[in-house]
Amino acid sequence: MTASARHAFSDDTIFALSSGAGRAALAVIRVSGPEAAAVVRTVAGLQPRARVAALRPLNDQAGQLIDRGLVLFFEAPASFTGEDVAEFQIHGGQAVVAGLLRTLGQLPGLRPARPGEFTRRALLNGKLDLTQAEAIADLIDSETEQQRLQALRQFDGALSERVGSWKDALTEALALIEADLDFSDEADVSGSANQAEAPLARVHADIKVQLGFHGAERIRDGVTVVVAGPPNAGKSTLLNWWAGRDAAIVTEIPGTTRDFVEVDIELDGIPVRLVDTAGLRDTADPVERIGVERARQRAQSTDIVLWLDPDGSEPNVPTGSAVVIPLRSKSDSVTTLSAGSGLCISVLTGRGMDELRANLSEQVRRLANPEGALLTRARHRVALESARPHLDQALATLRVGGPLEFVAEDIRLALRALDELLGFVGPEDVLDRLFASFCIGK
Ligand SMILES: Nc1nc2c(c(=O)[nH]1)N(C=O)[C@@H](CNc1ccc(C(=O)N[C@@H](CCC(=O)O)C(=O)O)cc1)CN2
Ligand SMILES: Nc1nc2c(ncn2[C@@H]2O[C@H](COP(=O)(O)OP(=O)(O)OP(=O)(O)O)[C@@H](O)[C@H]2O)c(=O)[nH]1
Ligand SMILES: [Mg+2]
Repeated sequence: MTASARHAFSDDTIFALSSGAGRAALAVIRVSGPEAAAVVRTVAGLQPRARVAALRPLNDQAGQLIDRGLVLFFEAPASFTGEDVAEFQIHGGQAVVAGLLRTLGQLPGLRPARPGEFTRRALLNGKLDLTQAEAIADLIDSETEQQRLQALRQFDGALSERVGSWKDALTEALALIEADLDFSDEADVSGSANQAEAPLARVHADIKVQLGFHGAERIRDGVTVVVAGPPNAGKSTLLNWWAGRDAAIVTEIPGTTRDFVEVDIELDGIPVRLVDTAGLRDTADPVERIGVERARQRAQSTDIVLWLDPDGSEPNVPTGSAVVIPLRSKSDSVTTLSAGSGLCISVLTGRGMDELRANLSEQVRRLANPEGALLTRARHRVALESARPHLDQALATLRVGGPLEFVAEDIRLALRALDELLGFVGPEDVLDRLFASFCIGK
């Protein structure tokens, strides 16, 4: 896998329960660090052999049997963390797990792992890069099929490889510039800098395309759909239909909903958050007025607006960059005016509901754009946004025949931003924050 610029060999040997807590048939306890082989000898009375499972009695320090379990050993560097790793696959009983964890805690040089610390060591030892570590977190958190597939793609290096190819192209461009700088006294040898423009422009364009995609973040974080419209249009009824439960209060009194009511559903493997809002109207009621104002705000900062109105009016609120799906609600009871627009639906009779589902699914899929989009987190976007001005500048300087030293420096700064994206350089607190969100044992 990827070689890391960070090299750190840990003195501590860490251990943790890596399988889920609670009643289970089996449990996996992992140990990583310099003492892992000694742990196998002490606890399992076994000279460890790499990658060979052994069924052994496991004893505490007093020689009392804890359990009979499977012991696995991975010898550094051929392990998940790159360190010596020992694993105990034991019975899942709470007291069994507690007994082994207690025993491990009493061995010299061992301490409990912090959240994500196994993966952090894998990162430190160059077994994976930061985008792959993030992908492991996403895989563990994945709830929908698209989330699982996207996390796996990133774990398999989809983003790492693309960033790697940008780094290669920039390194090539830098070499061409530097060659020109070296020979700048000898007029006949110069000129290789001209060839730097093509790889620079390619990377520049490719990064711009990736920054234009928002789909991958939407698969990870979900698509937001705001249900908006005049009071009494049937917005809360529609939300409840989608939720399959009475999430929002429904009455025949206009102005019922004030706060947001949010429901998480899934469409085609993509997480979708539906937000019911207050019916939009001018009102003297101060509480309702706050609700209306919030609804207006929310309609401006969402991916999709479902605009409900029995009369088929156009949205009378700003909807920002959202996709608006107009719907004529209550089409069973309201005599629809031919002037209006939008799909006729009725939650009561089911009219138009299949079309609505298909229509919304299509918009969600289009927004989430599962193919081609590689940036799954705001962090990736921030890193590329910080590389972009340096690429702009490098290209501009090169094109006007400006100083090559400046071009080289801008390319180096862009390369540094890409290394930060991969986690090879950059502030430790970025790692602290990421790994704090991991499970213990991962
Ligand atoms: N019992 C168990 N199951 C598990 C894990 C684990 O740590 N323990 N994993 C934990 O995440 C995942 C598997 N991940 C792993 C990743 C790398 C290596 C490993 O030994 N890598 C070596 C050798 C590679 C090879 O043989 O191809 C290396 O990278 O050098 C092991 C597990 C999922 N299942
Ligand atoms: N006939 C008919 N009545 C409906 C339909 N959908 C909702 N209603 C009724 O319309 C009334 C208002 O429904 P709500 O879902 O509370 O409307 P709302 O848009 O959330 O209203 P506010 O929260 O006040 O903005 C209720 O009496 C519903 O039972 C429908 O498809 N057909
Ligand atoms: Mg309502």
